[in-house]
Amino acid sequence: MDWIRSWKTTLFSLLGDVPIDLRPFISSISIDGTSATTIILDSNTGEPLWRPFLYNESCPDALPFVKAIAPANHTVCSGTSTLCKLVSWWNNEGASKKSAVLLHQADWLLWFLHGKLGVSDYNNALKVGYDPELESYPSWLLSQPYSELLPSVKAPGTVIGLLKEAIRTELGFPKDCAVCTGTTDSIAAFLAARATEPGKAVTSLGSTLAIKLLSTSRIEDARFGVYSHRLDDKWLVGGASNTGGAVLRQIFTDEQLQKLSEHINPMEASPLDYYPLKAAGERFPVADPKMLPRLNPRPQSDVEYLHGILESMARIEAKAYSLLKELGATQVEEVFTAGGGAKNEKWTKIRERVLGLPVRRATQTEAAYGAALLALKAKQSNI
Ligand SMILES: Nc1ncnc2c1ncn2[C@@H]1O[C@H](COP(=O)(O)OP(=O)(O)O)[C@@H](O)[C@H]1O
Ligand SMILES: O=C(CO)[C@H](O)[C@H](O)COP(=O)(O)O
Repeated sequence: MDWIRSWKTTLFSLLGDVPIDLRPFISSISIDGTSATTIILDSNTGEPLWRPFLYNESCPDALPFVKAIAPANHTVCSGTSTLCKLVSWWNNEGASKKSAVLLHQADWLLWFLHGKLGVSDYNNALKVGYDPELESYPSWLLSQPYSELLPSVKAPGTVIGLLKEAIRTELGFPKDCAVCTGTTDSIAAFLAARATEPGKAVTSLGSTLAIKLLSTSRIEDARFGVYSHRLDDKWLVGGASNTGGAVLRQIFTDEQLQKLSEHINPMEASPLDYYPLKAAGERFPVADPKMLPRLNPRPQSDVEYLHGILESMARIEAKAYSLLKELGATQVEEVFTAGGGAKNEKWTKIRERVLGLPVRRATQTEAAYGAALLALKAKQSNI
């Protein structure tokens, strides 16, 4: 899969999909992307020096080097962290490369629009080691030889510059169309849900199962894949499991999911006990790169099978929320759902029963809506 080409093609086809009559009103653009999806670029040409490292890719070879420099259980002390990807590349390829820069998926796509190479946001930069509380990279990271690759970091929803003139004139966007720093996909989903009080949480049921709980306390423990993103003066505590929709899509089409779900009685507990994963490796609430998928025994009935999978995913979600409480986060009171799984009302009812909490579909379930709110906020604060 040529990810680089597909992401860039998708960006410009989306821009081209904006209705002509709405284009003069596009005053600000931001992008959310999968967290820790990492691209190493030539800082002179902007050309990728290596294939991208995807969000759930693990680089265990780098983990001992990262653990040797970072504080115990720091967010970067996970094989899937951006820092492990950077160190792995540096140890295998990078030492010979002088002019390189690291960007995350959202940063790299935004660069095509504003043209200033090397700018990120403190959500995307968390997993390379940026400290959003200090608003700087820590000294133990800046003292490393590869620190010269680290991007500059701004708050999410900060204007970086105006849309490049050539793109602006071709598309017919306004002269003052701003391009702003973005965020990660599960934070964008949280923003889209407009949950503003501590104790409110958003579970993103997309390809993965990502949890964000608004907390007054910052929690970080790589032993369980738990970290905190900054949201203004509060913290979004959580993590991302490798369970989720990507596992469902391996087994059922969206239409099958919809039809089979109609026959599930959500008030009846499924006796099936799975750990649904696409492949070996789990990030949260168990951080185990060797954890194997468990999706057997498969019953004759696909309705029972799907019920067992959805209930098992709900048990993982419940374990995640109780772990956050054990680690000192604000007690969860209500869960909003974002992502493709939010449309499944039977799953919502299964989750309410297993979590023992009110679970509601967010009014806006698309993460992109949250990115648009960031762009709006940036434009309003820049006037
Ligand atoms: N009715 C449904 N019930 C549960 N999951 C669903 C349903 N329809 C789609 N999905 C899942 O939603 C996922 C897509 O959601 P989406 O938020 O677009 O994911 P992402 O943005 O991570 O790619 C797919 O993996 C699919 O399996
Ligand atoms: O699973 C993912 C992709 O869907 C990402 O890892 C997800 O974005 C979680 O990372 P973060 O908490 O940093 O947003």
